[in-house]
Amino acid sequence: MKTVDRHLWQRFLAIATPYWRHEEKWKAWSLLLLSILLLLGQTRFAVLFNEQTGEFTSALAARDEERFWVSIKYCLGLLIVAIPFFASYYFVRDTLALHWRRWLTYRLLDKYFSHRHFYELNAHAEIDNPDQRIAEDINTFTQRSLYFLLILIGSILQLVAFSAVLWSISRELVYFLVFYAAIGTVIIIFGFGRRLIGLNFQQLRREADFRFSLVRFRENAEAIALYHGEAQELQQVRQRFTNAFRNFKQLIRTQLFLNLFQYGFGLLTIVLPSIIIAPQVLSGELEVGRAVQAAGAFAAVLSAISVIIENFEALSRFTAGVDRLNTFTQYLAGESTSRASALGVIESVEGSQLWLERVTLQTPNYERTLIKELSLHIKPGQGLIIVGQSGSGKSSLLRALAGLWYAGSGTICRPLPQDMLFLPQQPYMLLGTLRSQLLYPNEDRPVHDADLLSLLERVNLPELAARVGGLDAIHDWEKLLSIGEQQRLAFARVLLCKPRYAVLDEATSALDIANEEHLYQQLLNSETTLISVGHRPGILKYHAQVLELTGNGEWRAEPAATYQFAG
Ligand SMILES: Nc1ncnc2c1ncn2[C@@H]1O[C@H](COP(=O)(O)OP(=O)(O)OP(=O)(O)O)[C@@H](O)[C@H]1O
Repeated sequence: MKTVDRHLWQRFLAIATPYWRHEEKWKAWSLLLLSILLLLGQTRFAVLFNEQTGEFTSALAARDEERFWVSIKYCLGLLIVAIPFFASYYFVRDTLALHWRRWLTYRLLDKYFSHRHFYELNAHAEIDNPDQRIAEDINTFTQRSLYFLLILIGSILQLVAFSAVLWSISRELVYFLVFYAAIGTVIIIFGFGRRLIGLNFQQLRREADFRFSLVRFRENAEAIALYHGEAQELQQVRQRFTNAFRNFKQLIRTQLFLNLFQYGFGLLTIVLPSIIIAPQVLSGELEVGRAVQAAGAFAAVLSAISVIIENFEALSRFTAGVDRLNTFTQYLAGESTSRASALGVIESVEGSQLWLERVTLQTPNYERTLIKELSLHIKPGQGLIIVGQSGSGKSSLLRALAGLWYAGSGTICRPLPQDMLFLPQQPYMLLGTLRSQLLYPNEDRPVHDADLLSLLERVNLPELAARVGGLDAIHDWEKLLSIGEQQRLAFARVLLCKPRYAVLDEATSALDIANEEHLYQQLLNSETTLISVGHRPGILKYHAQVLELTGNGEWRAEPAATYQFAG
């Protein structure tokens, strides 16, 4: 975990600056400028109010009724003009934060969904809960960045405006103030800084882990209910909550000390300016109202120069969020692929046919070699079936063919992605209509309803459309359809897509033999070449070659006609 250090500022800038240089920059800068102008207005009003507070107090002290009412009327007039300035400031600031959030969210989403980052991220344990980073951390980042930037600008304005007032009343107060705030800031940064940022970083992570455990529980509700596993699940969810709870306890304990300091520091200022200025008032050198004005100005200048002290808690939470976002954006920018390229990758070339040349495949963490020096050519019409014991690397080889796994050496030549379609063992059902299930992943392709209905018949689902309410019906398909029905639906995608190569990873495992053979027969009649992983001898005849993996990296290739299934 990174904490506060001299690179923090660089990490912050790396995330923050692109928005201010990109296509939306004019809008962004205009809103920022408007926010600053409104702040300027606010400061001006605050000085005028402070002046009038002194004025009507002096009028009261002098029992001068007319002077009092003139001042009060002036105050009321000021109020009417000032209110819109104060209120619209928040509107403008939050509008800017919202636009910034949208821009940053789209940018990260684009990167997260491209180059299969969403898939590879799973292997990086240090980048936990990307969903939280996109949904929440960006929001906090944009809101808080603006918040801190503007309170900093506001503080500077306040400092300039009220220092002048204070200087004109008492120079001793100004000297004392600078000394007092400097001591306070040093104590806060060095006394609480590291610890609070570390605790906040952990808190974000533990909250996300807790939420994720609940989401997982909901997603796997049926399996858990069948296992009666709720007691164990509950224990896990509670454990994650306990982790968040414990960390939070430490956090609020540290905050207690921080608050003790902050309040001591702040409350002392109620009496300090009066003590310093009292001799001048008592000697008649200053009016009573000027003392009240000085106290107000003192408070304003103090809050301006102790802005870090006052906002330290929020600042430490913000810093923790910057670190989380930074590791994520760095990963998405591709900085983490250096390890893979240093340890060797399988080269990938594009061609019309699929072949492998001396491919050695390792697990993504380079800990195990699954296949050694595999050379194979899968010519059109010459399908391949991959067999071997469980865990021997069959699915891993398919992942390598898809380019998902590339740890190792050698070369794989593969056609363009649109010419290959992969069907995993657990079919993927997207959120949407029955039509979109069939067309996935090319939803925009125009296909007549009649063709889609006949496709359903070909995969032995003739009643499905009528049963679910038509092609445009929307359901939670994973729950509504049996696994076997989902597998048939996924097969329909292959028939519709007509890819050059279809890669099937036990894609018919939930089907009876008759249905399985029927589906394979359909594919055989198309132009598609099959690469299958399967355990049933019945599908051997739909392939020309067999690749047997033995589990220790060795392999054996043989014509299907002569191959004997073990067992
Ligand atoms: N992400 C991963 N990181 C490291 N090792 C992995 C990963 N995924 C799988 N493995 C390991 O790689 C080996 C091969 O897994 P693979 O899924 O390819 O086996 P398989 O032959 O398809 O098995 P099955 O027939 O049971 O589906 C297994 O020992 C597995 O534990």
